[in-house]
Amino acid sequence: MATQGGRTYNVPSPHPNSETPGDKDKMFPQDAIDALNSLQTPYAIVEARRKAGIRPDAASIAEMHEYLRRIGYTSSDLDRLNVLHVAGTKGKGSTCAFAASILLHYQRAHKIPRKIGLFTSPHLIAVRERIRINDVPVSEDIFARYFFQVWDKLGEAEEREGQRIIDQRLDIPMPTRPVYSRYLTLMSYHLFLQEGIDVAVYETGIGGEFDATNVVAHPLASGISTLGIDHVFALGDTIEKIAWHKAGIMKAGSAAFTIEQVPEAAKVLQERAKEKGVALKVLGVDPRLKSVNVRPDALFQKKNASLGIALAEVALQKIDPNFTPDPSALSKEFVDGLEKVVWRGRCEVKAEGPIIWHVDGAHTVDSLKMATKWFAGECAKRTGPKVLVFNQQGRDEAIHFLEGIISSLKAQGQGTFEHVVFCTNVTYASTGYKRDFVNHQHDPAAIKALTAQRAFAEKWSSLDPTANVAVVPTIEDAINYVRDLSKAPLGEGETIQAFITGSLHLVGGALGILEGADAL
Ligand SMILES: Nc1ncnc2c1ncn2[C@@H]1O[C@H](COP(=O)(O)OP(=O)(O)OP(=O)(O)O)[C@@H](O)[C@H]1O
Ligand SMILES: [Mg+2]
Ligand SMILES: [Mg+2]
Repeated sequence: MATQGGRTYNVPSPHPNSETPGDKDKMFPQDAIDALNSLQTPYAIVEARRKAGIRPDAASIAEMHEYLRRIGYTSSDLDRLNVLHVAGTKGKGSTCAFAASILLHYQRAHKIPRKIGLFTSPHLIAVRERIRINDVPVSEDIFARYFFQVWDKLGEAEEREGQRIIDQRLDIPMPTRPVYSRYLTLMSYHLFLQEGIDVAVYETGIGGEFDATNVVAHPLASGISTLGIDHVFALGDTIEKIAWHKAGIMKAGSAAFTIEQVPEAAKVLQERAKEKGVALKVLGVDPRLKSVNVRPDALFQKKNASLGIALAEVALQKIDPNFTPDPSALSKEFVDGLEKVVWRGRCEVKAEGPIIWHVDGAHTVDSLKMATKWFAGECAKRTGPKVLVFNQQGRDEAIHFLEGIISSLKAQGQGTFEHVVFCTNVTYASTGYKRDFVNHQHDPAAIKALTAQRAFAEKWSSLDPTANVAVVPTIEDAINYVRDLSKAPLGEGETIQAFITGSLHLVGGALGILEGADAL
């Protein structure tokens, strides 16, 4: 048992580093995941904070600096990581993946950079996906080793120094360890520094200004991907307020890039850049992409790729004296990096007998419209009934996502879904969540009662009374529902076009089931 932020919870025993002296190197990977899950803010506290209007602010950054100090580093140590820092509402992960993939292919040809770190969120199949070295998620053992090193350092620091109150407003001591995503960020710094990473590509968690990744004071470059409305509680309810947060990752003395944004967002980014003395460069779609096969072949992805190229170029200019960008053409390493990038759970197509699964983790109004457009394009290649599997847990506004899906499908001349299935993000029918997906942040009663799913179903039926709408408890049930549909006879040459979307948790769980894989 241990306490964290006033809570008592079980750290699965034996906790390798504290309870088995003399056996310090023995790690229990699953214990790390359970201990990490215990750092999730429970639903009741999430709600209490929401009601009290407590959002991430400058104190969150001050706390992060304190945690960093407690594990033995200062912000200037992070300069060694040569960080490329990416914020944005959509396209962050994809942009980071492009930049890291370019660096990886460059490395294969030139042996430089030696080690590329990639920190992204959320995870799709396993939490250790969030921390990669040379494109490979860190192993379970490495994850557990660094996880518990940070765990123990923070525990020891508190024993030595006592608790500190950083957030005066709350008048409660800083928790022994930061919450889930912040803990992973902290741990990534330790892991990357210990592993001697030469370039680290960092995706922000939420926002920018007060995000845990923003203790990096001197990134090589910052990139701001497409801005839109999301996380309104933490960031504000207008595009201007959201842009203000994202602009917080730009740093004086570091390069800064963005792509074309809606005018209100562009204005705020430029104002903030000016305040900081940063020359923010607005990139159009890189003309050198003309002969590059970026997938999906969509404007948004070309914007992400353009940003990724600019970031990778800055990094290579810093670390390889022999590198000079060629403004007229992309080298083979860049083209390979862009074409061979793997970014799972986005616009994936998987054939399974008579079912063609289309999987995309979009979970905002705009990205869902985009993903539906992509799905419609895929449907145009085949005939057969269309089925939607959808969930979005814990966000009331998600009910409005549904209209966008319907209108976007219609706009592409694709009619409507014959079947629509709503499920929770609980992975399995019999055993519940996969360990990497345990989630304490949503209302357990609402999940059990399928409250959100029933509301979605009602809404869908009112928008499209012709659809067969079903509500099922788990992802596995939803997949089996579609598989059962495929047992009914289909027309000549027909397949079922199934579209799984609305949540990365849903999509990650679904991919795990479809591939029969419990690990990466
Ligand atoms: N530039 C973009 N504009 C709009 N939609 C995008 C853009 N880039 C990606 N998307 C859509 O958003 C989904 C998620 O993309 P990605 O993982 O790159 O975004 P992210 O910013 O990391 O999102 P998250 O908030 O989940 O971390 C993709 O599947 C795609 O449908
Ligand atoms: Mg997001
Ligand atoms: Mg992401």
